[in-house]
Amino acid sequence: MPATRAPGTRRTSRAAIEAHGLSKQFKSVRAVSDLSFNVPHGSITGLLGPRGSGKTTTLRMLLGLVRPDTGTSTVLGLPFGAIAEPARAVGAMLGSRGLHPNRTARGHLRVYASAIGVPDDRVRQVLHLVGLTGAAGRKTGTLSLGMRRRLLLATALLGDPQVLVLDEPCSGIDPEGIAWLREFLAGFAGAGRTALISSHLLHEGAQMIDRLVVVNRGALVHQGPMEQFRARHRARLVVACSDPVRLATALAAAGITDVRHRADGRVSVAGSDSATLGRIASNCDVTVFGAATELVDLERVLVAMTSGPCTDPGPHGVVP
Ligand SMILES: Nc1ncnc2c1ncn2[C@@H]1O[C@H](COP(=O)(O)OP(=O)(O)OP(=O)(O)O)[C@@H](O)[C@H]1O
Repeated sequence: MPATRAPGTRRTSRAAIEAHGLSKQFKSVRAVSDLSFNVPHGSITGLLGPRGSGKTTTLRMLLGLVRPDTGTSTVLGLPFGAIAEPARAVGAMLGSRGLHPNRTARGHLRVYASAIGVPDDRVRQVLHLVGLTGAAGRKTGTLSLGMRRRLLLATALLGDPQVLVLDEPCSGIDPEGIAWLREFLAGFAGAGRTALISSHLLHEGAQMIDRLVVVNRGALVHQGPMEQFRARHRARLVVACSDPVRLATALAAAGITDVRHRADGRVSVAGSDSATLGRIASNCDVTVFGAATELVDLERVLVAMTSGPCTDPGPHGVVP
């Protein structure tokens, strides 16, 4: 899957997808509110948020299926409607419908291949890409939900697109299916292509992305690389010792600066293991009475970010 420029698009240094100030109101419901974010080339970006937080509406606006009240967006440098051959630029999977139950998997793909003008041989290729070669002759009504999702993914891949947009691809599939999708997306992005996936399953979604855009009630809560998010919310050592201030000074001198003094007199330290901490404490004559690792549950952090006011919570998922 080499990354070549899709016909009718501009390969710019800008992100593969850019949204600026998107808003959409449905009668009394403000589905999306002044939402701006970007999806860098080669990334697997997750649009994460609870049910009803405006993810589908956002994806539909990016794909020209819903007209925003305000704001603009581009895909591969152009508004979606201006892309000359959209199926070659963007493959989309929105929802799990769109399969005729009496049509075979192969038959379904042939219909779509013909609609976008790609040769029949591409049908064989995409069936192989999603691991459905053995099920090509089966009627779609007999396929499991996971297999139907893969068939829809194969449909999105028919045009050999540079960008994939998948709405809730983790929903209703088993852990094996999620592991498969994670591998697939890693390969897709590894070839320089870009994926934007939405998920209300924060844990499952977060497993397969390298960048996250978190929304709550239609508004942006956080965006950035997963690595940075994990680092910010990494595990900490909680230490009881004879002299917390002296220990903090010694840790800082050793380059370990993320140290917090807790109300109970203990210090909480990120970026160190207990052996290193013990050595530093011993070198500065501080006695360590006990140290415990405090693991951070990223899902809890994400839930906290999206369950209240639109605020990025502190490192332990506590909204200030
Ligand atoms: N066509 C529509 N007409 C009226 N209200 C709509 C329409 N589409 C979406 N909404 C409302 O807008 C809000 C955001 O919906 P949206 O489907 O974008 O959220 P979501 O984050 O994708 O949720 P889910 O995970 O449940 O799909 C919801 O309150 C929804 O009921």
